[in-house]
This record gives sequence, structure tokens and C-alpha cells, in this order.
Amino acid sequence: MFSNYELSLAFIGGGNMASALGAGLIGKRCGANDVHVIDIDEATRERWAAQGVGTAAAPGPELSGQKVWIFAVKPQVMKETVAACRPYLKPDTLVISIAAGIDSATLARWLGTPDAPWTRLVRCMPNTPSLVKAGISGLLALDGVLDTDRTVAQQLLKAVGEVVWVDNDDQLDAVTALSGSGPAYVFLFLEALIAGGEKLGLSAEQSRALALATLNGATQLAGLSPESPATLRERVTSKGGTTAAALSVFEQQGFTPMVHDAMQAAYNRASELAREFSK
Ligand SMILES: NC(=O)C1=CN([C@@H]2O[C@H](COP(=O)(O)OP(=O)(O)OC[C@H]3O[C@@H](n4cnc5c(N)ncnc54)[C@H](OP(=O)(O)O)[C@@H]3O)[C@@H](O)[C@H]2O)C=CC1
Ligand SMILES: O=C(O)[C@@H]1CCC=N1
Repeated sequence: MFSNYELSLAFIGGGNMASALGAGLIGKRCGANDVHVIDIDEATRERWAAQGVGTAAAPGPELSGQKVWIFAVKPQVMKETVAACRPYLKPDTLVISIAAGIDSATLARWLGTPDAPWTRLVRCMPNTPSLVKAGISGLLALDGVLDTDRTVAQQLLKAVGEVVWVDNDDQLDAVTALSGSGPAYVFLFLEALIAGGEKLGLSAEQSRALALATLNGATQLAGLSPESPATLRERVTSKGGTTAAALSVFEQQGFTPMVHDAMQAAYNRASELAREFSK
């Protein structure tokens, strides 16, 4: 379907997440000149223009020429942004929204009418490792979405990593709490490991190399091994040894419940965003 770059793409909002997706997609699924970016921020437009991408500060007729639209603005401005783009929809436009929280039925209503909601719509929750083609995206299509549209959305996101289809908006909020926000949790852990190494006398450079390779190696091992993460953890933990000493501190200080509370907070925030900005 995408041979000879048959895809034309609009990013409405060209910030962090759109840039990560664009970096993975341009040259693989589309040429730079097949992409159109609408962003109110001049510096953002200049970054895209430097890659040969057409840009505009506001939606206009050129949007009608793009087959797939990816809404990548903050949930707070989704409603007004959709309203501004809506006049340029064509019957065959596939809309993908990556906004956290804003549910599919609301988006379908904003894009269409209350009586005839837009059906060519896929909700997606990607993550920033898409920048290096190591992302993972949750995808959600309402009943009635064409199989061809599901396929296009899936191929698009597979160009920047893996995809997992979910059944409803609540599950997409759970994806948001896990893999959407998740890279930030991992970066926080990485920062803590690096700072911890330095406190114990390693240089910043040594700590960074050791921490990065440890996270990389451990996740690769977990991905390739048939054994569970719990078993792999036990393999590192010699009785009465150093790992046991460290893990007992994690346990005493409530590491696992803290991770669960953090994920619950992200999930709850997605619902709040939906309530606040879906009216
Ligand atoms: N960052 C991430 O890891 C992920 C983000 N998302 C979702 O992606 C969306 C974008 O997030 P992110 O990329 O981080 O945000 P950014 O703020 O980096 O990007 C949004 C961009 O949209 C611009 N913008 C604001 N209003 C409009 C408008 N009316 N028309 C066009 N452009 C506009 C902003 O300009 P200005 O800065 O001047 O306001 C900004 O450049 C959010 O809905 C978020 O939930 C989903 C998954 C992961
Ligand atoms: O923080 C946010 O709201 C967005 C959604 C997932 C990652 N970033």
C-alpha cells in the first residue's frame, strides 16, 4: 500500500511526539514532501521545514490533499483544533488522534456531527522511542472503522515500532499509563542509577555507560528469555548477597506499590483530561 510513498500525512501539532513519529516515518513510509505540518509555533515549523516538510501556522486547503491526519496537539486544545481542521476533511481522510484521554466517541462527534459521527478514525497512544523506531503504540478503532483504515494505521505505527490493539478507551488510558508515559519512568530510573553510581565514586561517564547497558541488557534478556522477569530477578539475587540487600530496601520503601500508584495517577489523569476537555 505504501510502495513509492503512496502515503501523504499531516501532523496537526508538530511538537515532541509528532517529531518522534516523523523521524521514524520520513524516508520509510513517506518522503519529506509528502508530509504537511500545522503548528502555531514558528520555531517548531522551522525545525520541520529544515527537513523539507511543508508547514503552515493554521489549517488551510492543503490539508485536504493529505490522506492521513495525525492530531498531535495537547488534549487541552483538541476541540478547537479539530473544529479548525474540520472544513478540510474529505470523505476518505483517515484521522488518527494521539491525544491522551480524549475518547473516540467524542472525537468522532467533533469531526462529524452528533447524528453522523466521523467513522474513519483511529485513536492511538504512541511513545517517544518511536524516534529510534523502538516505539510501541496502543491502537483503538471504533466498531464501523473500515478494515483498510485499521491496516493503514497499523502499518504506519509499525514503521516506528510495535503495535497493540485494544478494545476500548479505558484500555487505551491504561496503555497511556504504561507505555505512553512509561519512557519517562524509565528515564527517571536511569537518572537515579547514574546519580547513585556517582555517589558511590564512579565518574559521570562510567555511571552513564554502566546504567544504560544494564537497562538495555536486562530488557533484552527479559525479551528474549522464556523465563518470567521474577525468575530472571531471582537469578541475580544470591542468597545473603548484594542484590538481596538492595531489593530489601526497594521492598521496605514500597517500590512496587509506588509504581502502581504512579500508573494509577496517570490513568486517572487521562480520565480527568477527558472530562475537562471533551465537553
Ligand atoms: N510526548 C509524549 O511522549 C506523548 C504525547 N502524546 C500526546 O501527543 C500530544 C502532543 O504532545 P507533545 O508532542 O508532547 O506536545 P508538544 O507541546 O510538544 O506539541 C504540541 C505542539 O502543538 C502546537 N499547537 C498548540 N496549539 C495548536 C493548534 N491549535 N494548531 C496547531 N498546533 C498547535 C504546540 O505549540 P505551542 O508549544 O506554542 O503551544 C506544540 O508545538 C498530546 O495530546 C499528548 O497527549 C501521546 C503519546 C506520548
Ligand atoms: O504526559 C502526557 O500527558 C503525554 C501522554 C503520554 C505521554 N505524554
